[in-house]
Amino acid sequence: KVSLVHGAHRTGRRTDAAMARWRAYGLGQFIHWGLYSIPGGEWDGKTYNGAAEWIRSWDGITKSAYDSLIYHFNPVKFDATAWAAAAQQMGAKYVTITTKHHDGFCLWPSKYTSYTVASSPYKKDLIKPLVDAYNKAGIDVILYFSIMDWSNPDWRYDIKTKDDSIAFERFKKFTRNQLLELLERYPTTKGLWFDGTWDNAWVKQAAFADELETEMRKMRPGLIIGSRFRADENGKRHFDTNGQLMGDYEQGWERKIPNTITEVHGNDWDCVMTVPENQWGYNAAWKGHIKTTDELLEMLAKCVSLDGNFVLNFGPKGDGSIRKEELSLAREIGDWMAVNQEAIYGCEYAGLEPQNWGYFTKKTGTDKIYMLVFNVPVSGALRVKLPVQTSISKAYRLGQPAQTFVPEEIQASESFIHLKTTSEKHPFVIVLETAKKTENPKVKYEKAK
Ligand SMILES: Cc1ccc([C@@H]2N[C@@H](C)[C@@H](O)[C@H]2O)cc1
Repeated sequence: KVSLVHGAHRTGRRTDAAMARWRAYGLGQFIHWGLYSIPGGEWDGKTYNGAAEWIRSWDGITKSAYDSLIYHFNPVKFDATAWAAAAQQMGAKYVTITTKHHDGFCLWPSKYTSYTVASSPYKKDLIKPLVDAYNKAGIDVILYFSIMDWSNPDWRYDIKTKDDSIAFERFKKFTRNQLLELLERYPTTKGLWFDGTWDNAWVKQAAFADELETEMRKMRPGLIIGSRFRADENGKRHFDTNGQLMGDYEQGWERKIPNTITEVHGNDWDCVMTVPENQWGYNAAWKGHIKTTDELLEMLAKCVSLDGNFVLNFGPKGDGSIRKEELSLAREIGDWMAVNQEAIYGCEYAGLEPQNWGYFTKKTGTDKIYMLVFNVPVSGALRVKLPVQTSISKAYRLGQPAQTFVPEEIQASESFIHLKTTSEKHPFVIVLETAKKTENPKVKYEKAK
């Protein structure tokens, strides 16, 4: 272990109530919305092949043409209540919303730059109505904030000259001002999801970022900040020089999911996921593999089975409407969650040997196990290996408690649950109520002669 001043300030998971609430979410919604939503990955009849929210970096559009999009941003179809209702029906327990993406356009009327919604035809704050509508729907809000800001002339990718460092000192002040402004304006928000923190200029700001994180946490007790915000004094990101997680949860699982519990190192984490292969902002083309509802449900189940939250991204259009494909995915996920949410909310890694038919989750603080079945074996027999001295007292279909199962015990702590049919067309859940086997009082071992 090397001594660090700006490494992780906590080892192990946070044990406070605010983090326990975050840990129990299971399912979240990500929203990427901004000027990039207007072109939607297309410009002058050409298609940008990168992620739509990165179109400003494409040589197919001039920087001034992109920046002038601010004068066309007028989301007249924006309806925060409708967005929140769709998220609530989907079963999202939190939403992460872009307040400012890499292009620097602010969805709130920031005092520290004119590159905000206040300078657009729309004029009004978009974040407050979103926070209010989502909170009213019982959904917590986390604010996405990109440190990298292409609109700010003081932004630097690296600090090479004296001028760079003078400019970047201004940029650091601007960044702190905006973050404190967000915390002041939106006091019910639960956390900050940082992005755009990989370039050298910011990575070199270990002391500044550490102090800023401490200041924000003091300003908002319980505030949740992930591992992507700051580097330690050796430039180590996500995990400090001693391998300790920076921040409150691991933010490394972007468009990917761990396969084993060892990969999560006992940390909290979230997986943020796109519906197309790699598009966060609205993408008109909507080409390539578009994930299906069952595919997304399996990702959700896998994340929760490995102690993570699954955060599904939506990219509203520039006019404030949500595309029909995303609305129908939300609806179908919500229909499944309406029946099976008990296996997702407040659940965690069950500590059982994974099986090919799907995923185990366990209700936190109980011995209630859920079998989330995605791959029905042709045998119809679902193998379950429980810890020794644990028995199954009840087994039934979640949502249809009359559909019970009598496990066939194959050997100690190993059973088959035999399905009644192998022709299920959609994922389903079986609940296992388990109990520790008590010592059988009758069987007393003979004292050694
Ligand atoms: C290489 C790369 C940089 C930034 C990203 C941003 N992180 C996601 C959460 C989106 O905001 C994407 O633009 C993705 C890939």
